[in-house]
Amino acid sequence: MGTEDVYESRTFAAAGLADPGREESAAWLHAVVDGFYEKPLTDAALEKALENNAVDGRVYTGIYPRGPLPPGAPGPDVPVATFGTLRKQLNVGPGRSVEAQLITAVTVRASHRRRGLLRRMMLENLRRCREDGVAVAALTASEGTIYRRFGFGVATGEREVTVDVGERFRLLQRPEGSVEAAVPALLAPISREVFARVQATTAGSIDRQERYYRAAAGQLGEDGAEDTALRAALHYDAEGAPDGYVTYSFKGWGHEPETMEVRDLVAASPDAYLGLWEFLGSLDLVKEVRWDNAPTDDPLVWALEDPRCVRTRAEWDMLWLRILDVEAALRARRYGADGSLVLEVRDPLELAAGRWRMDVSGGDAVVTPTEDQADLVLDASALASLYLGGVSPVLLARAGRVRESAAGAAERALRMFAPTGPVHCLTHF
Ligand SMILES: CC(=O)SCCNC(=O)CCNC(=O)[C@H](O)C(C)(C)COP(=O)(O)OP(=O)(O)OC[C@H]1O[C@@H](n2cnc3c(N)ncnc32)[C@H](O)[C@@H]1OP(=O)(O)O
Repeated sequence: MGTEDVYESRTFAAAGLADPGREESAAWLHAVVDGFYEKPLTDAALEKALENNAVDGRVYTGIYPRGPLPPGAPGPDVPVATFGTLRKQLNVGPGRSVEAQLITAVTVRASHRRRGLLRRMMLENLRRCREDGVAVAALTASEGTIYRRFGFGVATGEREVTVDVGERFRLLQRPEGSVEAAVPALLAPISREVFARVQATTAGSIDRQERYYRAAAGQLGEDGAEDTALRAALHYDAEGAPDGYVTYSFKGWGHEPETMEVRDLVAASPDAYLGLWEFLGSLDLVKEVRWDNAPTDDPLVWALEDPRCVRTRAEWDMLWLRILDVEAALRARRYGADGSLVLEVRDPLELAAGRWRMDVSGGDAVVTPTEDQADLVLDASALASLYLGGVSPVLLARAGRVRESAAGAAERALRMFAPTGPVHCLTHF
């Protein structure tokens, strides 16, 4: 018996606080929290989630049991599986972006797992996106083992770092501009403007959801309360215009060593990035600064007199991409070197499968289906990994993820796909 006979799938727009579908959306959000084993949402947290998700235009899919329920089970209005989506712009290189389907809040109730519900929701959703002309889907993964089978590949990474801000912390050069402590409640418009500049210039960046701006303004503390522990600082360029901000909080006097935790650090220029770090490094009484979303290629390490001040506690995959339309996705970005390449893409889901010829001239690609001999053979997941230039095709070839059919093709791809700037995503969803 297929899952269709046992479960009904419903897809609806996220309802806001005052919208008629509020109860259905609330039940869906409670199911998400349950799927991640978190404590139930308080009324205040639920209200904020309803409000923020409606503003973002999220779409919810819930899977509901058909037929009678056993005694003691959650009611028929509580979904056994959830799958949330929203559409945002994904930067694919300075000045270039594509609309991406962001997939989030994927859960299946513990007692209904491994019956194919994730597969059903994922396949339905990816196929619908392909029909809608969306070229790329994206997600961040709770586990590294789930999504490759659906053609997703790791495109960006991030690091958890601890920075020793004691006496050893000295920058080799003073960055331009200045830093001033800021009032979080006044950050709302500035944080949007600063992020918009980062979004326009950083490959892998995803336009942010509403909750980021509210969090920067101190409106999203634990359980939906005001975030009174939040502090902020702004960086101003040489003309006095804000071009970066950091929000942070103190871990408390009982925590040793004394530590400041960065919540969000968004910098629209290298000076803003280093200037904000210089400020964090200057905080009296603080021994360490921690940040969970540091880039994998971090200029701070190279800007410090002692690079060993920066310790990587963990390094993770961050953004996973899924190419749904090979021609549209490859055409959307610019390339670092001209040349031609024939890619044979294998895809069990048949969304990206085929042989594609890329002819790059002046940085722009013409992409056409072809019968020509392939230069590189790879699966949809590997294609997604090399797409933004954050992962080297030569490295993927060494890992057995890309097969060279023509000698030197991986190096040619490396030159063509090489990014011109950082590849980093500061937006979790
Ligand atoms: C984008 C995000 O939201 S990431 C968050 C993902 N959610 C979580 O981690 C919450 C806790 N986990 C869950 O809710 C569920 O276990 C899910 C959503 C991960 C999987 O849902 P299920 O309905 O059990 O998956 P489904 O039965 O469709 O499995 C599809 C395939 O994935 C595999 N799979 C599913 N979950 C996992 C896992 N955690 N690790 C490895 N493989 C997995 C299955 O074995 C199956 O493999 P197959 O293709 O060889 O048949």
